[in-house]
Amino acid sequence: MEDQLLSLASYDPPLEEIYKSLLKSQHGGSSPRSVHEEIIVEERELPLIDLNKLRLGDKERQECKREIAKASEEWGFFQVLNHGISKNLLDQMKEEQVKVFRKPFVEKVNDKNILACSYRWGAPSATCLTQVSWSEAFHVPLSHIYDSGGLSSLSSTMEQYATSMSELAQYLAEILAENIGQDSTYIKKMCVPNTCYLRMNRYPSCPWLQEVTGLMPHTDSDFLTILHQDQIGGLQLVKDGKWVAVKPCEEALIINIGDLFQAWSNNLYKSVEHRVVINKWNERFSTAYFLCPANDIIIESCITPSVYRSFTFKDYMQQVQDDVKVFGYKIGLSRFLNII
Ligand SMILES: O=C(O)CCC(=O)C(=O)O
Ligand SMILES: [Fe+2]
Repeated sequence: MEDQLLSLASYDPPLEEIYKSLLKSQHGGSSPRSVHEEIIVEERELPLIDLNKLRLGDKERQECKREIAKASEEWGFFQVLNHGISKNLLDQMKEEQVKVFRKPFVEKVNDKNILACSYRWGAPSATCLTQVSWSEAFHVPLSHIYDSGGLSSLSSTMEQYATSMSELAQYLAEILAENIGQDSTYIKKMCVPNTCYLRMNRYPSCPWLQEVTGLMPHTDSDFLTILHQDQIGGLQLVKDGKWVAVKPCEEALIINIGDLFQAWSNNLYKSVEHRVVINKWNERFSTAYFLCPANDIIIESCITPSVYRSFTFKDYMQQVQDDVKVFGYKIGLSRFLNII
């Protein structure tokens, strides 16, 4: 195993060192297979919605809007086809993403340009194996991207990508707001492009572990997320109390509801727990766009009696951070339940 552990590339974060030392301290160096149960997870296709119908007649448009609302209520996740984002731009983004992740680890940590302070990797302070996420990411505020002036191919691609994703996110948010009888531009006013985030994820392969978590189970702390993934697979989500694996669909983007939409819709739309398991032989890439409001925006349910008390986005994120520090995981919306 020693030799295999040294097989990760120099651009990889030191995941194997951390994993190895935690393994030794917790299991006296026993086989890693013994620390992860092998669980068979059913593969399901997410609801697949063709956004082309929004451009057709009134009947098709209304039907498509209903499908979006229904999937947000029942799954909290769905896929969209004909979303208006060109394959060329998606491919270009992937290419740029591969290039930045191929940089040496120290360069990624110390980037002084558009990616400054945005690098994360899966285990810098893990104290037990279950806290290790076998992945690395750049979590970039869109304000950085727009301030960088598109000078490099990375920044101009990220800018185009973010702009296209913003439009799609706003459009879907409008449909979901309208469905609950709210002003369709409300979320647009709260979430200007500058307050949103782009996250580039990479999950290295790992042939010597049976089941490693690429990204710990979590819900997203935003209004909604648009995910572009490659064809490797690994995303899983909770449906009817069970983990299900999402079958990748090449032309589709994945949309998921975040905590803020769940709170604002008073639990109508569901922010569903999801995670990523890694592939034994292939690294995996994904890019997530997070539709977020400004820090001081108050999130208050538009339906009464409200399940949650009102809070600012800043309070919410602070609570998430505090909980992660104290408990090692995010507690999320249940922290803000209205106690009647
Ligand atoms: O890579 C994925 O499939 C999911 C990523 C994700 O959940 C996130 O970045 O919040
Ligand atoms: Fe997520």
